[in-house]
Formats: sequence, structure tokens, C-alpha cells
Amino acid sequence: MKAVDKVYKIIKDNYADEWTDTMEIAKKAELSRSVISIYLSQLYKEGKLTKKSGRPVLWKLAQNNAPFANLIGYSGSLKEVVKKCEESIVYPPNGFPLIITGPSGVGKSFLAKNIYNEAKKLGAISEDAKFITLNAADYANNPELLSSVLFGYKKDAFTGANENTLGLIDRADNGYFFLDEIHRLPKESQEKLFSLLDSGKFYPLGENDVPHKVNVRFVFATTEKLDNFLLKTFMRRVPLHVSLPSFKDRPLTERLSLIFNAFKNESIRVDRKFLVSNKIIEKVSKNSEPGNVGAMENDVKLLCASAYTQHPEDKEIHIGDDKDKNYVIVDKDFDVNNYSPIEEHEYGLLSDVYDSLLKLIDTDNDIQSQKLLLMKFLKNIKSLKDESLINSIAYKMKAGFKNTLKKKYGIGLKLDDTTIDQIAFGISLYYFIDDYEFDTSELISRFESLYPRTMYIYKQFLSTINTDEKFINMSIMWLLLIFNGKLKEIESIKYTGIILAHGDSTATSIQSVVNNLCGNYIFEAFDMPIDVSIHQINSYVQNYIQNQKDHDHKGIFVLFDMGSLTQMFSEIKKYSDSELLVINNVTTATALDIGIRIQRNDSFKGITKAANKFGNASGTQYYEGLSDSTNIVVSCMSGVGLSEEINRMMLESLSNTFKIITMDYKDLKQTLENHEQKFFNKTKFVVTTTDIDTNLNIDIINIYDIMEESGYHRFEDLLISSGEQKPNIANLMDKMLKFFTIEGIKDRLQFLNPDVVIDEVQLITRKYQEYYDISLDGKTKLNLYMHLSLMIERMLINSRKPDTSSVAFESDKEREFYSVSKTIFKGIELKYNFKVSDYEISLMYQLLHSYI
Ligand SMILES: Nc1ncnc2c1ncn2[C@@H]1O[C@H](COP(=O)(O)OP(=O)(O)OP(=O)(O)O)[C@@H](O)[C@H]1O
Repeated sequence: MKAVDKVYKIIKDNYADEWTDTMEIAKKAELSRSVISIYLSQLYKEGKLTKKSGRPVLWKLAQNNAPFANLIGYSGSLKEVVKKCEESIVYPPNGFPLIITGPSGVGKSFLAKNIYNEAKKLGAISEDAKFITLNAADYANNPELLSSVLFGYKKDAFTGANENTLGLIDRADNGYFFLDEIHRLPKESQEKLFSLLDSGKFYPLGENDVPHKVNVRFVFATTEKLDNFLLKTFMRRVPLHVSLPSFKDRPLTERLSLIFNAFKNESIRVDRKFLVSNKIIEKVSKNSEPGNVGAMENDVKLLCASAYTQHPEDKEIHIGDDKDKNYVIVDKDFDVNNYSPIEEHEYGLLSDVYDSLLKLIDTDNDIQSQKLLLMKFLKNIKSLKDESLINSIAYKMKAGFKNTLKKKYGIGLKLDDTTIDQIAFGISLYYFIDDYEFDTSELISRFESLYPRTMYIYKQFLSTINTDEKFINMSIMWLLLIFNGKLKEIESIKYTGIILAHGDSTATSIQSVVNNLCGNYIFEAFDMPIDVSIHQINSYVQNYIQNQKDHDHKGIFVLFDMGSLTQMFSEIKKYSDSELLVINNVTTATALDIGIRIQRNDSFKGITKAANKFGNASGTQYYEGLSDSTNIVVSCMSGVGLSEEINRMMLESLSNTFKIITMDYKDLKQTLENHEQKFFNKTKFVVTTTDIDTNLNIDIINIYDIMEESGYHRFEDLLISSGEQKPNIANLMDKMLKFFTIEGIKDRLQFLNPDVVIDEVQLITRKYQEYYDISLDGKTKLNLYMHLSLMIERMLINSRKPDTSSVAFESDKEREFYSVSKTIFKGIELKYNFKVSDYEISLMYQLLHSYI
């Protein structure tokens, strides 16, 4: 008994309906954990076991009633097909018709019969339900005959119609009808059929009065493309379509199962054991033109017939060279699904090579001896090579070398074709052990700490071959053969560099230039959609940094094209405590300059300094908070222009001890919401034109308050406590008071006639007062005048831009304010031909809400 069968028997005898873990089975079978895992996965793959994922994984005997279990490939390449077939059976009340396409001999009839059997199993049709088949091609030259066979006829419908005769459709009542080669069905019959699909009724030939009512489930098949031959109206009534892959497009394991199945059928037929040489199997698996299962079955039949006639009396008959020691014995009990091209001892080799590799890494980590170990392993694997699979992997590898490793990451590998083929063979092994519970996590974590950067690009490269996580995990060890000479170089880069830019290829094209000029992987890049949010951007960065967690970052450089430096900086700081420099307005030149310094391993400070000097266009930040020096923030709801004016007045009047930062009003609100107190540690206070609520302990001065005594003193105190001189403050106050008068407002307007605008804004203010029955104080009015005048100019300038603001007016009070404002603004909207956006109305609400 084969070892795997022994394991199966142990489970059958002990754990038929009770879960157990791998260790327990290993003990009972007296095998090691790694060996037992292989068998368990193999049995699971064959559908003999069920598995419960978790820690530990649990196993139990499968109640083998997996749907379509005798369809080879039901859990592999036909998985989707099986799913659709099940839908077609169970959909209430009577299932869905289904059409199967695929070249001749791929198993369309076989599948149809299986659907019928499955429907019986599921109780969708009764045990004695019929399965009627008809091949429309058999009647291709006689459409009338086809129609009469299908639908039946009434006595005297045509010459020779001597009595009422039932059609095949009548006979299929309450069962299945399989109509093959449906593209040969004439139009009239298609029409008749679709009306039957619609109504469940049809008229036999010559019958116009009494329709036949039937309940028939249909499966159709054709070798043709669907659109070419069938009426659209017909196709609409057949919602489910499955397409079967041809023999040569099946995975090797399935091809082998189909081949062994064919040998097994012959073995049953002639009651002999066949000893089939590997060479023959390999030949059959490749040679069956035109690549269908039927043709392959014929090949097998001929092989068996010829071997049998030579030795009809032998109980065991060799097929192929009888001196060939590599053969598979096929008899009536042969388990076709239980064959793997990897021989059992080779599974052992694989687990050995992992163990030895880990040992080597731990002892002296000599890459050359690890490489030799892998090469020897590949040499010792003698199983069938799936040449077409290997070729396709080698082809994809070459593309990956070129497009991913070289073009993106600047890593040029010089591997000759033989080596590539060898590695491709190694990688191809995955496809025979795909469900194989081989635990590669230890090796992965070892490699991640030894070669974090190489692992990162290697994974990117592997995912160009197959994105399946298992595939990537199983293919980790080949990293040594692929990057062999380059490992040191790639790992010599101690910093992390990231480029982020909007657009389809801006970031990646800068990356490609820089990495290639440096000849090493310096930067990763992310092309971002135009409407990407800061959170999405950060998920790219965060994933990337965490992906290389073992990389001993000396620092991170993030180069991006637009957006707020402070926000970017503090977002990244949330999950990384490495030194960080963010740079905006990235260009190829800046990236290259930084890239070269990163490659030279300059100090973080040095690179930061250089980046600060590089061009006027770029901004940089390497400290947390709004600035690394004491600062005052100025932000006005009525526009950045206003903030800049205040900024200018402050710079003119105050001594040079503060950095004055102007911020967009929206940014300020978000910054206050998104940051902790320490972010504002160096911020003395914030000057705005509105009252802003915040939970942070931070002084916020409403500039209009300084027109009143108490506000004036508060402002003055704040400045004095920050070390400012009294005369300077008085000077600033004078300027500001002058600025915030009607005259000051008029000066701010760039092209509108100030007198006309002031009249408009006074009128609007009056309307609000009248509607709400309120009387605004002088400074609020002034604030409103200023805000509205600048708003009108702003709206005029932006009148062609669509309103993309999305603001919700949630409470009744807000909604009322919204509709009142819409009415109040109607006049100026018509006059100046613009629309006041919802966002502007929400700003007005913030100005007025405490009064209304
Ligand atoms: N998934 C499968 N599992 C097991 N046997 C299969 C499978 N698919 C096809 N076969 C075998 O392949 C043979 C050919 O299949 P079948 O006759 O159903 O093909 P077909 O597509 O209907 O061909 P044609 O278009 O020539 O009618 C069958 O004898 C069947 O035993």
C-alpha cells in the first residue's frame, strides 16, 4: 500500500466524522509533520478530506458527494464551469437552460450527462427522469425531418404522417434534453424552441389548436462561436454559458488524470493490467492533435489494442519499451485523481532542500553553496517535465526581467537561457503541488530579514507570472538563483525612497529614469489617480514601508507632486519612526539628485540640506508640526489673499521672531481635526476671521475681535508674551484697523467696482437681518462685507468651474438657512451670471449661525 493510502486509511478508520489536527495524524502514522502535511494536502486536493483552516488546521474524512466529482478537473480548471452548472440545476423553479461551447471532443456530452446525474442527485428531477439527446447535425440536410423528430406531428401533417406521433421533446418531459450541435438547428426550429422556453408550450407539426405542455430542462452544445449561428432572441433565453477548455489547455495534472482514466477504461474492458511507460504518457500528453480528450482517448485505445494483440495471454501488459523502468501500473482500481507527476520521494527531496537551505543560511550563509544546493535539487527531480508550462514560465520570466526588474527597478540581470529554463522548471513545480501544505514561512522570514529589498522586487516580479499568494510563497527560494550576483548591491541601499505623482505614468517614468541611471533599485513609485485622497496615498506608502519592515531604514524620502507637506509628513509619521523627509513638486531632476545621494549613502541631514537648496519650486519638510520654528498661523475664510495681506502686515510690523504661516481655511480646519496637540507645539496662536471650535489647547484670535477693546488686549497680550515689543504691536494694530474698514475692503477688490459691490453686500446683509430679525454688530457686519465682496470676485473668476464641493446641510436650521440663502443670492447670481456654491453657503452659515 502506498504511504498516502495508509494515511487515508488511518483517517478513515479513526477520524471519519471527527476533526483532528496534523500532529495527531502524524503520530498515528509514525511519520514526520512535514511528510504528513504533504499527504494530507494531496488527499485534500483529491477531495478525500475536508479541511478547517485555523491554528492548527483540522482534518476530517470528506463525505464524498462533491458535486460533479467524477468530472476530471471539477475542482481545478472546471471549477467555474461546475459552479454555473449547479446554478443551472438549482435555480427555481425549473433551473436555467445552459449552453456548452468548446471544440469537438472536449467533453460537452459528458458534461451534459453529468448535469443530468447531478440534478437527480440533488432531487431537482425524479429518479426515473429521462435524458434525451439529439444531435442536430444528424439532420442538417433535412430540416423538416429534424423538426418532426423534435416536436412530433399530427396525423396527416405531411405525406406519410399516418398517425399522431410524439416528438423527442415530449419524451423528455420532466427530464433533460441535450441538444448537441445546436448551430445546425434551422431558424424556424430555433424560433419554435424559444417560444417553448418562454411558455413551456409548443405545437407539433400540423397542429395549430392544442399545444403540448411540457416541463423540460435543456442543455445545448455547440462547437461554434455563439454569436455566429444562433438567433439573438434565442441566446437571450439561454442565460448560462460555459466553455470547456481543450485538452492541451488543461493543466498537466488534469491531462494526466484524463490519460490514466482512458487507460483505466481500457484495462477494465480487456481485464488486464497495463504497465505504461512514462515516455508513452509524456507522448500522449503532448501529441493528441487536435488537442481534444476524444482524440487522446483514441490514441490510448490504439496503444492498448496493439499491445494487447501482441500478448493477449499476459495478465500484465507493457505499453512502451518493456525495459523502461519508469512506468505506471494502471488497473481497474487505479485512482486517476491520485496520480501526481512528482514522485513520492521527490516530495521528500523538496522538503529536504528547504530544510538544508535553512540550515545553510543559519550556519554561514554562503550564497554560492545555497545556489549549488538548489541546482542539485533541480537536477535530481526526474519527473515529467511539462515543457509547454516551462516554456511559458520562461517567457514570462524574460518579460518580467525586462519590464519589471530592469525598466522599473533598474536591475539588469544577465542570465543565460539554460539557467532561465532551469529556474522556470523549478518554478513550474508549484503547479503540481499547488495545494501542498508546504510551510515556507520560515524561509520567507529569513529572506525578508536578510534581503528585504530584493524580496520586495522579487515578489513584484513573481506576480507578473502568477499573482496567487501561494505561488509567490512557494517560489521564494528561486530568488537565490535569480539575484545571485546582485543581492549585495540591492541591499546596499540603506534608505527608502518613494515617488508619488498623479497621472497614469508620471511617477513610474521618473522612477524608471532615476533607477536606471543609478543602476539600482532606489525608488519605488506609485502612479495615482487624479482624485486620490490623502488616505489612499498613505495606504500605498504604509503598505510599501511595512512590506520591507526588516529593512533597516536609515530614513525615508517621499517625493510627491502636489498636496500639503505637513499633512503628508504627519500621516507618515503616524506609522514610522524613521527619519523622514517629504518633498513636493517632484521632478526628474530632484529625484535624480536625491537618488544619487541615496545611492552614495550620504547622511540624512546632508540629503535634507541638499534637497532644501534644490530649485525654488520644491518645498521640503523633515520635522513634525507646521514649522520647526515658533510660528503664527493666519487663515481667513474669505480667501488666501486676505491671509497673505495679514501676513504681510505682520512681517512689516513685528520683529522677526516668528514664522508666519498662511493656510487655506479648509486645510486649517482639517489640520486642527487630524492632529494632536504636539503638532502645534511651536504654534503661538492662530489668526482667523471666524470663531473656530477645537478640542486642542490653542489660542485662536478672530481678527474682527481686535476692533473691540477686549479683543485688542487679548491680541496684544499674546504678542507680548511671545516676546514682542509694544510699539511694534501698536503699529500692526493701526494697519489692521485701517485694513478692516469699508475703505480697506474697497482696496482689496481687484476688478469689480468697489462702490457697486459694497452696495450689493450691504443689501445681502440687510436681507439676512430682516429675514432672521437680527441686528448684527459692527465687526460682524464688517466681516460679512469683507467676506461677501471677496466671495463675489472669487465666484466671478471661477464661474466656469463646476461646483465640486459636497456639503451636507443636515439640521432643519441648516436646511432653512440654505434655502433662504439661495433666495437671497438669486439677485446677484442673475446679475453676474454665476452660481454661489454650497460650500460658500456653508461658510456664510458659519459666520452667522450664532445669531440665527
Ligand atoms: N472532465 C472529464 N472527465 C472525465 N472524462 C472526460 C472529461 N471530459 C471529457 N471526458 C471524456 O472525453 C470523451 C469525449 O467527450 P465528449 O464526447 O463528451 O466530447 P464532446 O465535446 O461532446 O465531443 P463532440 O463535440 O465530438 O461531440 C468522453 O469519452 C469522456 O469520457
